[in-house]
Amino acid sequence: MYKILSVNPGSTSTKFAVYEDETLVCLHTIRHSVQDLKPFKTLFDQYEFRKTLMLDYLKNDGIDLSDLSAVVGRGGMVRPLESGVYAVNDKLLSDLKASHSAEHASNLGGVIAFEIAENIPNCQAFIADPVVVDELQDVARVSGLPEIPRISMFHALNHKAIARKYAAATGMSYENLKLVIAHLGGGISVAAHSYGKVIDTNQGLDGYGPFSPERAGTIDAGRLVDMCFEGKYTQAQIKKMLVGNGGLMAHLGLSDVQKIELKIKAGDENADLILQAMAYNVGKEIGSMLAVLSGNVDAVILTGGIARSKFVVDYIKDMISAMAKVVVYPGEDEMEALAMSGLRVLRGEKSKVY
Ligand SMILES: Nc1ncnc2c1ncn2[C@@H]1O[C@H](COP(=O)(O)OP(=O)(O)O)[C@@H](O)[C@H]1O
Ligand SMILES: CCCC(=O)OP(=O)(O)O
Repeated sequence: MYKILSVNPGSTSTKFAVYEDETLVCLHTIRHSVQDLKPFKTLFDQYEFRKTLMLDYLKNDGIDLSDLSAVVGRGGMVRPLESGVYAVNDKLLSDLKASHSAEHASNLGGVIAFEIAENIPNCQAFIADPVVVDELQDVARVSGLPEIPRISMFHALNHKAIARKYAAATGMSYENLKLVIAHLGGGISVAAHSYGKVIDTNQGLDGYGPFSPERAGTIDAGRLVDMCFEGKYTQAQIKKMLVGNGGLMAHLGLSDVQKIELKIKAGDENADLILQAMAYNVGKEIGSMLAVLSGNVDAVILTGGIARSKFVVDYIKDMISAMAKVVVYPGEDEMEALAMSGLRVLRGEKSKVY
């Protein structure tokens, strides 16, 4: 029997779980308010806070970590790489610590995994399907400015896990399917999956695509440049407008779709318009990914926390159902996906070298 700890640090939460082989032993989501994280200047200043909280919870649960076989962290903004499970080595560790491609809480995942595993005999540290998994087709990389090519930055871990779950449920292999998958969480990524590869995606962190509960998505580049230089905002303030305070948060002061739905039910017309607009932009992005796949897809899959929202799901279905079958997998499978990735390697699959 293998015991595995999954660690998934997000911008507003730290999620972790312990599995014994395929069996879930415990799962926690600790939410971090803006106030909780305010004392920390940089992402890595949060390291001890998040790790200690997690270890305290596990201690309270009576979980013995001394017999862990693996710790698998969600990572991270490292160099673009192919989908798979990577052993945390010095180079990977150094790129995670340097936030090589961008600052994102998932950079903490691989580092926490490494530092827990190194103190336990025979325990290995991995990351799996990090957010920089890059399988883009060449044509999708070209933007209108050679200096700023399009990049692959999306919720690769959940996309791949849900794609495989759908494949298993339909008796197919992921490598034989064409899918459009929309991950609808605090951040939103919509991607075209062609026979096991993600050949195109929006940039779900601070780039192009639909706005999300806390991210601005595509905005008028010229007006953004003007805003950057008019002297009213610092660089950090503008970045915060794009990630953290953008999207639903900017319009409504809330990123919680459940609370926004309550406002709509109470007659708030502005909240109604803004939530429709988010769903509309997701629908448009799905439409463009359908075009990437020549309209010929097995399914469009909606997943993530917002796939629990009837309001959003119904809106997107109205836009898309005439073009493709729409399937809903509410929530995300990241914790299980991390643990099962580690388990596959412990059972003999080769991990990749970063
Ligand atoms: N039952 C629900 N109905 C509507 N929205 C929901 C529901 N459950 C979660 N959500 C929304 O999902 C979003 C969070 O999604 P999640 O995938 O958990 O995000 P992340 O992991 O990126 O923080 C929040 O806006 C939350 O309000
Ligand atoms: C789109 C890159 C990954 C990401 O932003 O993840 P979260 O939405 O979980 O922060």
